[in-house]
Amino acid sequence: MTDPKPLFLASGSEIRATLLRNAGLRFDIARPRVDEDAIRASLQAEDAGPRDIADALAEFKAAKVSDKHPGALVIGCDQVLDLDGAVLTKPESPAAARQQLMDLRGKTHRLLSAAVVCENGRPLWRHVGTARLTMRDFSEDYLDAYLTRNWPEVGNSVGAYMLEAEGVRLFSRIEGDYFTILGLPLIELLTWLGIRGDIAA
Ligand SMILES: Nc1nc2c(ncn2[C@H]2C[C@H](O)[C@@H](COP(=O)(O)OP(=O)(O)OP(=O)(O)O)O2)c(=O)[nH]1
Repeated sequence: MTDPKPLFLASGSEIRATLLRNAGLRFDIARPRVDEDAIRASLQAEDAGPRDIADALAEFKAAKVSDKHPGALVIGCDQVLDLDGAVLTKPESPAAARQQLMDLRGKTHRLLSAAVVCENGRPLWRHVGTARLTMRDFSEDYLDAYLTRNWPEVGNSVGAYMLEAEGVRLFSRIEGDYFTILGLPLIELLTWLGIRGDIAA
């Protein structure tokens, strides 16, 4: 096997780095300087749906970092929460998280996790994983206690929950890939890297 190409994760997401590290991958982290809100707003102005928004943002982040690292493989990611067509983003305060979880309570929402791999600014691979999650009708007392115990950690998560932690208690049903929910279509990414020979398979 020829020397593997350098691998970068163009993300500031702790969970994405943890998932790749736990899978045994060696990579560097380069946070993209991308105005996600502006890009998301312009895409929504063109009636882009949640899937296209996640895919486009993931590509923006990967392309921006890969321009700076010629010859490297750069993974860009983005996750969008779709509640009946509305695109929700990471809550910026406990109050915002409380409101968001009240909006999600008793309903089914989708998480769309996009990953794009770029080399020299050009996309080589892309995947959008989708999961459907149904939240139970939890009490407001539980919700307040949940946020007291889990803020600010859950502020790093688009749905104000960490499925691998207490967030699992918010749900009555989950359909889809666990890693997609955490924020990275990991199995699809590892499969592609393995087929190419960038990682041992
Ligand atoms: N630990 C954990 N994190 C989650 C879960 N669900 C979603 N997330 C995180 C993954 C991502 O870090 C974040 C989704 O927001 P973004 O896709 O905008 O990524 P983020 O801003 O964190 O980083 P990036 O834009 O890639 O630099 O939510 C979960 O169940 N557990």
